[in-house]
Amino acid sequence: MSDADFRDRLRAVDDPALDTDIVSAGLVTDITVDDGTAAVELALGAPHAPDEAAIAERVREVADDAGIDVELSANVPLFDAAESSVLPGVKNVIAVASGKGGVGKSTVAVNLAAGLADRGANVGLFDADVYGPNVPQMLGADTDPDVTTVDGEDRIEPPTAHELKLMSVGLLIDDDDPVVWRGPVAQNTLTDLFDDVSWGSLDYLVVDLPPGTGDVQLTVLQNLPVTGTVVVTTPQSVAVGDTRRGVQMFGEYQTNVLGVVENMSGFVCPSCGDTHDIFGEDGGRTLADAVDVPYLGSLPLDPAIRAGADDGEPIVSGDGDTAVAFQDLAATVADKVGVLRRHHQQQQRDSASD
Ligand SMILES: Nc1ncnc2c1ncn2[C@@H]1O[C@H](COP(=O)(O)OP(=O)(O)OP(=O)(O)O)[C@@H](O)[C@H]1O
Repeated sequence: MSDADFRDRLRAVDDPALDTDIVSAGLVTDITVDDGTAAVELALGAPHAPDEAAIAERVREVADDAGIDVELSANVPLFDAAESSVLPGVKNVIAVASGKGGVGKSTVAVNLAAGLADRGANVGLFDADVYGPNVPQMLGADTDPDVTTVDGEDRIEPPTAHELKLMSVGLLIDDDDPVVWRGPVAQNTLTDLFDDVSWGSLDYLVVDLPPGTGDVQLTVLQNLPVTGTVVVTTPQSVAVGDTRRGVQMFGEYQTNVLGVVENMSGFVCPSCGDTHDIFGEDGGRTLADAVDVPYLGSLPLDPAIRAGADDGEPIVSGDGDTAVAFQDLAATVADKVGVLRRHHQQQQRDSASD
């Protein structure tokens, strides 16, 4: 079978999100059929995302039907050339943000990162919440990072906790030190940390931003190649109002918003079994609709989440409905990252053929 014949057969593989097949979308970037084996390179951006795993599986089925073996490889369609020069080994940077404090942003960041790692991805977690770096505690991590010297430059080796490479100013300061850095110091500290950590090769780097829309958040958006942002809100209307401002800020900095997740939705009462909407109903969905970004789902108000955080055990890695809600979030976020990357590839392809 010729390369062109096999490429034609791959038109039977639909992209679940792009409303077309993978060949028409420009996702088959290289194909060589030789001696009963097809080497196929696909423009896929989100390792271990359900949709992209399904695409790869369909390609294997088509090869099987054609009676040939297939070797698949993936290359990430980059948004721009600059993306590969900052954090070159990191495929995707996902920022987790909230318009106001205390809505569960760090909880979402930790469980999103652990959920992606549980799916098999290589994941790093960067706690950029310089004013309240509580991520290490949520993962039970208190190992000081090692510093190695490479070509005369100090490199910080991030410790590993729950299969995640972790970095936080919380690992670099004493527990009793109040973090009282003013804006410029906080920004410089962060910028230095970005540059000095050796993340190695990662599928996803999850960044826990400080709450709100201040200078530190802007520093991250301006200095890191953020693939997209997950915005956390509670159903309460004031949180929704603050979040709307956050979403607007990302728009101004041309940062993609992957979607809004609603945390602390209905409380399932352990004694009566009823669900109580303590913070109101449907705030997250209303917000997502109002600012025209995807709704990523809701996470229940469950005391086990706080207990897991206190014990350094992310709830996503356990069993039960709440764990499944976080597992679903990780899968949905990975799929949204994949859609952004593949959609970009499709646009490149369309503009090249104009
Ligand atoms: N869905 C939930 N159910 C129960 N407890 C939760 C839930 N989400 C978060 N919490 C608890 O609420 C507290 C605040 O959560 P977290 O630190 O994640 O919020 P945050 O938005 O990151 O806060 P900050 O503004 O301080 O950065 C923690 O004790 C956490 O365990």
